[in-house]
Amino acid sequence: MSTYSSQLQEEQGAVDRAYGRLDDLRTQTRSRLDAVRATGSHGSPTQRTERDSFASLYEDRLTQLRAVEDRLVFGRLDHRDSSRQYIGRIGLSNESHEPILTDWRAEAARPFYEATASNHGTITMRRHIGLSFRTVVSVEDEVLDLNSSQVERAANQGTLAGEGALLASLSSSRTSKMTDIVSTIQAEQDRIIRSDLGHAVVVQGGPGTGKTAVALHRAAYLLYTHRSVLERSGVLIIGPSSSFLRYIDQVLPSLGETGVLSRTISNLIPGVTAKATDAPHVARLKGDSRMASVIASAVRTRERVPSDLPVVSIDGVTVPMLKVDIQQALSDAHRTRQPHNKARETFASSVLQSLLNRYTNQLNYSPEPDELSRVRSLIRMNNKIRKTINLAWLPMEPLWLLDNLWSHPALLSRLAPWLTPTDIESLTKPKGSPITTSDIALIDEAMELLGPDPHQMDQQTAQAARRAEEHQFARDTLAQNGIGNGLINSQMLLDNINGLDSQDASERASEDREWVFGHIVVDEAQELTAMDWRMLIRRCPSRSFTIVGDIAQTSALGGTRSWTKTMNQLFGEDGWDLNELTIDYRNPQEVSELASTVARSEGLHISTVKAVRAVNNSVQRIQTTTEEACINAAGHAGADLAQEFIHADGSGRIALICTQELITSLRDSVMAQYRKLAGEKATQIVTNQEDWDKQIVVTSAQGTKGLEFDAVVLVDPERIAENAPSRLVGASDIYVAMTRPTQRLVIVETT
Ligand SMILES: Nc1ncnc2c1ncn2[C@@H]1O[C@H](COP(=O)(O)OP(=O)(O)OP(=O)(O)O)[C@@H](O)[C@H]1O
Repeated sequence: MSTYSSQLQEEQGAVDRAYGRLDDLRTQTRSRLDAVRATGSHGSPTQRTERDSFASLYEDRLTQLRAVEDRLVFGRLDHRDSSRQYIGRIGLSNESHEPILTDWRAEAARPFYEATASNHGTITMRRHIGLSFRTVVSVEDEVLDLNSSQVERAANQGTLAGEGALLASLSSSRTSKMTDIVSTIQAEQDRIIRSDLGHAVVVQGGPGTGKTAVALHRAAYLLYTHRSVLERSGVLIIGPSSSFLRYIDQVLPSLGETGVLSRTISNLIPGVTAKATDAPHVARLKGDSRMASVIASAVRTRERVPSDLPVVSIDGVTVPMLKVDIQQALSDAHRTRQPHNKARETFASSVLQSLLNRYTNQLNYSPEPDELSRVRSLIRMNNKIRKTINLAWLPMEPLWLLDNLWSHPALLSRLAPWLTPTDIESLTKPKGSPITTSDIALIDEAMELLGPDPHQMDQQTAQAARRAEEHQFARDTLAQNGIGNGLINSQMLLDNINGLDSQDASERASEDREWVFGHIVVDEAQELTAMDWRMLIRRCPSRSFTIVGDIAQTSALGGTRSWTKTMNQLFGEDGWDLNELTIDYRNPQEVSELASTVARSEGLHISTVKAVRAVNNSVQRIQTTTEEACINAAGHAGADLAQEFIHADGSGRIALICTQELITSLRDSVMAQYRKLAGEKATQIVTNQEDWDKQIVVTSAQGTKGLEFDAVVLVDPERIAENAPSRLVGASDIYVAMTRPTQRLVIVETT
């Protein structure tokens, strides 16, 4: 009779074969790369270019082969005809092209995630294989065909299990980095991951239901399935904070995908970074969709007929500038439909032409072209005319436009009559104030309407001419030399000339505000305002989005509390799909149930979730009577949890979540208590950690959005609610805070 250990041994053979093949491929690719490099820098320019292209293809392949080392093989599917299929991070076949490993994203791997006892096709059994480095340490079987002999065999071998692999991964200590879930993706998640590229997919789900995990695995799946399109256009990931982006930054590389750009709204525009945040109600006003017309009007106010029009004398001929000249020029410029700074060229030349006509109409002869061109220059250089043209159509920079708007309440009130005097007062700030996160979308709007400033435009024209020349060169080179054999096209050759390879799409996108992405993933999407969405749609006009969030966790006053309302406006009724995730993989059952009860009692419309794990004593409550006692008790509780959950290997994370004004004193309190408990050395280690890597975190509820910890101390929830800008936001903040722990929640209240 086969035993558990013999099963481990059997799988070890399969796993060794896969790693052996991986090693061979690495060696092969490495030596091809060396051979290409060894040919040195001689040969014709085209030969060199072709060689460089091969070199970068081999380098990319090598990077991918190195990235898939951890848990290369994690699953097996047994078919009715007794054949077996191993599932892993990438697809591998042997030298005779027989499959060794199926890429988890391939269609053939789908049953590994989606097959059920009632719908399993030809699959009889699914096996999860656990590895420690390259050694098989566990196997666990789910028999799908209950009539097959597999049930008895698995029972005898001791490999029969339910959700062991999943539960083991969920119970492990948290680190500062999210890990991939590739070996335990669940059926409801898999269906979303594999949905079509062409439309917007919205994923609503309560806390811990795997929305972030699903969004990232979907990005990897789309890159695999639509590589040729997405590698060139790129994928953008939008997250709520830089600490969140750091938290998720290992997931895609571990799936072999590196060319993805991650940004927060604050740093989405190259070269512009928000340095401050606005008060919640100011952020709401700035995020209002009506702000788009305020910005448009702010631009239009600089396209007008000035009250004083000059009369100039050119070569003794009096030439008045008339209202009709400006009106004509305005309509000529508007007709171009170009951005303001670009259309200004048309405006200026139309005015100049009217003045030139007025000049020639007064002559009793027909001037020669030379004279016309001289007079045109005189008109153009005339100071009064130049000033008036500027007054009528001022070239502007977007940052100046916004700064000017916020520092001129009368102008703001004229352009936005819907704002109340109190709104205007709160929006007004002195010239030169720092840019805020909520300014970003408005700056982007202004950039769109203004276009580059005239100086940048000259540079862009020169660049465009150079690019066209290079394209022609690349096409000619390929045609004349008959090189490429279909492996290299003119774009690759051109990228190579410019020192870019196809992996660099994300790098190029990061420097180009007008880059159009093939797909955008938005996490914590409920926080985005109408203006933020405009900014994102502009970057992906094909509207191919993965949008994940939870409308019960919204803390932005201008954020989303109804997907239908927001998404219909963005994508139309038929342009998006709503999917729901319902299983809470993060929180212990007791925590999940308590959080849901509290949220409902505060009036939040929450998604129903079912937590998969029961953890003993996962909720504790401490009552105190004063602020001082509360901080003291929370510090004690935090230190105890740190002692219990933090490990010297850097794993284990705890958070104390409180209102902004308590952060400093609470941090002092927990560190003092921890010093007493764990000693100076252990305290030094946790104090000296980088912000993103801290094992003891003291922060606000909003600072923990999207993150998770082994244990959480929620400090004075009443106060968090009181300090929130609205009752619903207060309830959402508490809901977010309560649902961060994977093991324990301690609530410290003051009564
Ligand atoms: N199928 C799965 N297998 C293993 N772990 C999973 C699975 N799905 C989710 N998880 C884990 O559950 C935790 C919560 O997932 P995730 O952060 O994606 O949830 P979320 O819905 O985005 O939560 P929130 O709304 O609170 O931000 C993570 O640790 C994630 O790795």
